[in-house]
Amino acid sequence: MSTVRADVAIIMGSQSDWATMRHAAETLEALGIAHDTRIVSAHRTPQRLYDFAKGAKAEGFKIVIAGAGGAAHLPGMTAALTSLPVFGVPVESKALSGQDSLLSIVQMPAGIPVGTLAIGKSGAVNAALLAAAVLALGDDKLAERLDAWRAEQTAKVADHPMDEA
Ligand SMILES: Nc1c(C(=O)O)ncn1[C@@H]1O[C@H](COP(=O)(O)O)[C@@H](O)[C@H]1O
Repeated sequence: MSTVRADVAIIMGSQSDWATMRHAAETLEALGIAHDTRIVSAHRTPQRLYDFAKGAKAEGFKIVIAGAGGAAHLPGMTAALTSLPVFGVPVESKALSGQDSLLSIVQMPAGIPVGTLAIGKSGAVNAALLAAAVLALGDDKLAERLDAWRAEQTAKVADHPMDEA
């Protein structure tokens, strides 16, 4: 656990999710947003989930990014236990290519919102960008960094395709 105060908590159901969720961490890193990464599972470590979600606000987190695969209850259960914004990333599962993850994260009952992103790496990157956009509402310097990140992305898109080596 980090001792530095972090705005964003990135939690994931298993070590195996890190290959996906590290893209969220790297994107936050690129934007200079302090974050913490933890393995928390509604299924395998329910007490850890309860303690994390109940204490997340007091720890100073402003946003939670939760990635899980398969029967992905982690984002929804986290949202049930905290009123912080929760962004859910469906991790691509082997058996069903992440469709199970997506549907189990996105279909929340009215009253407990989870902002659900795309399956896999795109979702992890976009969860971080969405977190950045929310935090930038109250942080002009971050808003500038986010604009610069977007401009850099735009500048990297070629006008014409070329043959790949
Ligand atoms: N969906 C959940 C939850 C949860 O939702 O609490 N905890 C673990 N898992 C998922 O199980 C998948 C397989 O995990 P293992 O690779 O450890 O067997 C992972 O994608 C994880 O997110």
